[in-house]
Amino acid sequence: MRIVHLGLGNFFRAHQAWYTSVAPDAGDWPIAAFTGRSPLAARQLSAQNGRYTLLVRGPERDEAQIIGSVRDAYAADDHQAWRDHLAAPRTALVTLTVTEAAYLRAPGGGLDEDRAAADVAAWLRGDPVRSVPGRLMAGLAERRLFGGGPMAIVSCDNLPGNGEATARVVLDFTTLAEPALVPWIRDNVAFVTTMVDRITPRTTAADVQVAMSLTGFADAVPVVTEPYSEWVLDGVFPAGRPAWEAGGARFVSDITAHEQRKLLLLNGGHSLLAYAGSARGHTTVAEAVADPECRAWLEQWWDEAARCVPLAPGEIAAYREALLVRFGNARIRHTLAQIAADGSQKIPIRVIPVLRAEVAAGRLPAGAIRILAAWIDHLRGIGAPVDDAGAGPFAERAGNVRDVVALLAPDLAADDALVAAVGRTTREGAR
Ligand SMILES: NC(=O)c1ccc[n+]([C@@H]2O[C@H](COP(=O)([O-])OP(=O)(O)OC[C@H]3O[C@@H](n4cnc5c(N)ncnc54)[C@H](O)[C@@H]3O)[C@@H](O)[C@H]2O)c1
Ligand SMILES: O=P(O)(O)OC[C@@H](O)[C@@H](O)[C@H](O)[C@H](O)CO
Repeated sequence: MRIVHLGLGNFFRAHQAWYTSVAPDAGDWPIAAFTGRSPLAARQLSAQNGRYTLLVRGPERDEAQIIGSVRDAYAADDHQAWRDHLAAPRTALVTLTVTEAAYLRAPGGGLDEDRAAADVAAWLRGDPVRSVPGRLMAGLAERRLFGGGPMAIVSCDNLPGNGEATARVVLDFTTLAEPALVPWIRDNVAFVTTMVDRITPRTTAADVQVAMSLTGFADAVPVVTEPYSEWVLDGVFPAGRPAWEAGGARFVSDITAHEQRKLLLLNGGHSLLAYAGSARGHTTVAEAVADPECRAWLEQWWDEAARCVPLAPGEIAAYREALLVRFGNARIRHTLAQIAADGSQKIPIRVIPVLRAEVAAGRLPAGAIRILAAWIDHLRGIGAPVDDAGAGPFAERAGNVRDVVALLAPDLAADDALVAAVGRTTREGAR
């Protein structure tokens, strides 16, 4: 295989595997994909020889494509296959879609050593490692041992500076577990930063029927996605890459503006709807954005977030307009509960930077305050259920707004006007 993927979920199959499938040199770039945790997706995909249906769902109709770029699918606990693929000189790159939480990042951005401790201990005992930083290190150790040569690691998760973030946690983990490997990683592994964008919800039973009716192929695990797709990459590929440009991928030398545009406007907007929209009884993004109150909150947030995006006003306006169409696509059933997951990992990167910038400019930003207040309400049991392994410390303090702010952004906790505004915006404060 030339590409190894970790995190065999729906997004990978709608995005990176699709870009590879439409590249003119696709045949030279077969993919071996590993699940992140449960073996189910690997079993289901292997039963179909890796082939699956991509249902591209527009506002009026679905278009079905059969994707064949995934050659082999493996369960997360197939450690031998993982090491073998990483060690093989033919393997040129590893892509990742493992969710924000899987990077085990501490609030400052480095590895959270407490959360990584069990995995470091496992490695030192000679047992298999299970965390994402641990698995990447184990694979790279094997590659060094067998002379596999330089390669690229390409994060496709919604984290700012996801390449640097991956490098940091892998190197931190390696420093604790296998320090002699650190120089080899520095010299041989290129960490590529990417901005990825394609709204891809969970598949429903009805989607399985639609796929079958359009293709005649009894696919147990089709993927639904929207027509819009973007991939912007910044970094080098020492062992080559597919011609992803054919699908519209762009290679740039400064990705910051693209990342900020997408993370703050799209993902920040999603978080607003996930917490504030679910609290108003909505289930999907399309339902929430059709509610005039949610829509007004969204515009308010976008006005504030846009001030942190270093792009021309016309470009931002066009992206906002396109987002309204994308969010409003009622045929895409993107649930607010799915987006609400792991808020403890998302609020600090999607909302706090805007809040901080606005406060520094002497403003009390009502949109950012609304997201934070709605997230606190969510931790108090309002709206979408909490599905977040990192929520514990925040949930314990959810009764006191200042304590939550102190945990998220200690520099903002002494701002009485801000804390009072968040408090007033929570459901209890509004009574
Ligand atoms: N779905 C989208 O619209 C979309 C768009 C852009 C980016 N993304 C990124 O892709 C990620 C995955 O989205 P998806 O729709 O494929 O979700 P999914 O639930 O279909 O797949 C998630 C994958 O991540 C793995 N995973 C989850 N937690 C893990 C952990 N702690 N350690 C190791 N692996 C873990 C799972 O095993 C699975 O393979 C998102 O969190 C986001 O960062 C998603
Ligand atoms: O787990 P998340 O929040 O990073 O992703 C959930 C959605 O916000 C996300 O999947 C968007 O649909 C996506 O980022 C669009 O490109």
